[in-house]
Amino acid sequence: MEVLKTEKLKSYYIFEMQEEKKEVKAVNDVSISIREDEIYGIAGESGCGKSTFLKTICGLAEPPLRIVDGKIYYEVEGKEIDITKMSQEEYRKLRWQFISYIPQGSMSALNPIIRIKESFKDFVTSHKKIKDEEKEFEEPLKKHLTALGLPLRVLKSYPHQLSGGMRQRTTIALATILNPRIIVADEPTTALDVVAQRAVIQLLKDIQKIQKNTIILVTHDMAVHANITDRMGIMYAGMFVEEGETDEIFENPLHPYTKFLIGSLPKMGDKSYKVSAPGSPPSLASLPQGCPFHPRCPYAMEICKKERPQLVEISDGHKSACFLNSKERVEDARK
Ligand SMILES: Nc1ncnc2c1ncn2[C@@H]1O[C@H](COP(=O)(O)OP(=O)(O)OP(=O)(O)O)[C@@H](O)[C@H]1O
Repeated sequence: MEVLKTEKLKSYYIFEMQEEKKEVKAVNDVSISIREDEIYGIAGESGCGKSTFLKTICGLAEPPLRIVDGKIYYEVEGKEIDITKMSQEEYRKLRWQFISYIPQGSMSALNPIIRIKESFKDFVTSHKKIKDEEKEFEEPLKKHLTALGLPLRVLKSYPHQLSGGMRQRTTIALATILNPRIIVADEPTTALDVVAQRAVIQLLKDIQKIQKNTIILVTHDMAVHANITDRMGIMYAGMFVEEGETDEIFENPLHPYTKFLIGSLPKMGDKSYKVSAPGSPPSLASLPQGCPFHPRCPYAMEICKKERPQLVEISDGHKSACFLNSKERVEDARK
């Protein structure tokens, strides 16, 4: 079952520069569905709109960022609710039970002058009325931390007394204490060493297993996607250019951009030279006509310079936005 869905979503940064109106098309016509009980990954180079997409679906678009078109549906008690039509007050009530956002650099978000337990208390009491502190706060908190393998001593610590990895795991525990249906995490492993990265990934996996919620995970690290996500979407220049089961995307990438992302991953024993996509991504304030990847694509055809390919299903649940990937061509290539 779908838990969140976007339809033709466009969200742009709109501002004036030197008396000229600028539009940065950071999310440009995105229609995707996220399912219950899955880990959905979003990958793509820096600046392709991943964080903006997350902010938009979490109802956090604030000027200069504006939703200029499209819909965002949450599935609440069997009904699809378009949050772009909700008042701020209605949305605020729904949000924390439904979706929890762990922004980039969140490990520095814990209040530095209070102990961790106080941060948990502030967070829980601002979203829930508590009468019996022991039963409704202390006990569930200890249970939550223990289930996630975090030592209870963190509660007595100040943020600066914890390592970066432990701080990040604590932030994730905080963001998930109210058991939201969707957890949205933006680059949660960046700036951590490999051991701490692994612990954070394991924590996300554990939470998903225990709480059975949906996780939407943004990272440019393809190895993390291979390790943890069930399905994934590849973003390029504000668009989703490929989507499918993670195993299928790694085994059989369709879009030339995805092939570059996967091809640049090191493999054990492989000493061959890794080729990354030539050139750099376009400015989202002045996108090229046609497919935004065509200036960097070694297979670009005439049509790619004129028309923008749509994200269409090529094989079971595997979608691509590329004129090379028409169903017939892919089937021929597989023969
Ligand atoms: N406040 C802002 N005003 C104008 N443009 C912005 C603003 N914030 C981001 N952008 C632009 O929007 C585009 C998408 O940025 P976004 O942060 O969503 O990309 P990203 O894929 O998450 O990159 P990263 O991995 O580096 O965070 C970029 O071109 C960025 O420069």
